Amino acid sequence: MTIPENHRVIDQRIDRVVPLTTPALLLHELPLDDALTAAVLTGRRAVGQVLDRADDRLLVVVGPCSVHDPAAALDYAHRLRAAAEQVSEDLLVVMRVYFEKPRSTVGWKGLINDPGLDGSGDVNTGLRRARALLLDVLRLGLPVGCEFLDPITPQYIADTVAWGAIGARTVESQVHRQLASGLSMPIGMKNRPDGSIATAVDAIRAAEVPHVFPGIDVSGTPAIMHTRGNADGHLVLRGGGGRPNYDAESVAGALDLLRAAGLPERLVVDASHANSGKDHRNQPVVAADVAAQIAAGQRGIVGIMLESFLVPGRQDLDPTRELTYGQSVTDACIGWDTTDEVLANLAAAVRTRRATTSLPTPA
Ligand SMILES: O=C[C@H](O)[C@H](O)COP(=O)(O)O
Ligand SMILES: C=C(OP(=O)(O)O)C(=O)O
Repeated sequence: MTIPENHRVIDQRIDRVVPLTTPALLLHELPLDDALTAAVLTGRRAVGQVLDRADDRLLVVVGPCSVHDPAAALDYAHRLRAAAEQVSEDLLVVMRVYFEKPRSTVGWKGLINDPGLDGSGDVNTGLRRARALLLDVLRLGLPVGCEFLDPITPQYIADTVAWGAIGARTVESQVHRQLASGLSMPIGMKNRPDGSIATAVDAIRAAEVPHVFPGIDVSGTPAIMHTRGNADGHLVLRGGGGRPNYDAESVAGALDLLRAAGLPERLVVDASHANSGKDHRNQPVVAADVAAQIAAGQRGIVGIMLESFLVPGRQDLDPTRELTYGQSVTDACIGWDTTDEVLANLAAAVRTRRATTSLPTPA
């Protein structure tokens, strides 16, 4: 048989092409009903008010580094919901429900990419499980936060999300900055893995303005997206270049950079990643330092991120043994008891700040 000429030049390194469900079909199967729509809008508004300091609470984005077992994540969500209610006067708790993992080299890329945890790459099942869990978490009354990594997946899940992140590895990417400019929720821009904060500041500025780029619409049809720009971009300090950047001096330096760029002086501190040296036992140390800065009156810190799960630490994905229930398969997380303590300490710090300082005019 003769091979058509163009088969020698296209898809030479594509092994297999599998049809992908459309966003519209998934949204039809797992709809965001009126009550959940209202919950997402309330969550986004609440996050926006904390960022603008119209609300003096602290945003706390807390949850597993990645979801690999939706049942364990939902179990965690039940506990978090109860804890969030207890501190709701002082903390706005958003659950980290992360499905897309950007890897430094290679590794498991998250539940959407590989729900079987075995490299089989059943993205259709991954999207369905991810969306089902997002709806379950929303039903419990918790707002949801996640990282947007793939430029196609937001059409499948973004309607459920109150806070989003562009990660350290993609913050310099035009594709992700354009995407952020069109996303409907506030977006945190992380500093680069080498510690560059200026790159994240550039990302906030880039995402603030309208862009035009190729994407897909909700029907899955290729479309030219004309965005309006995202005014709710903000900096996330996650440490980098082998050094943390959560201390008072680093925070002041980052706020100076934001001011110099004409941006609101507000940031979120990620207590994990390079700020913890990826050792979960350091996260409470980071959180205590952040709490002390807040108690001393630092209003530039509007939020904190914690990587937390039911069981402390992490485990390797190992097909030869059963996984420990409720323990991370990516970065090490603090366990539930420590999470509870950290939340109580942060809430106390916010109360101290409230009692000793008055709100500035929102930036
Ligand atoms: O948050 C998770 C990890 O820090 C991120 O995905 C990078 O992980 P890696 O350096 O192990 O690939
Ligand atoms: C990958 C993450 O963080 P970073 O982009 O800061 O490495 C994350 O929060 O899961």
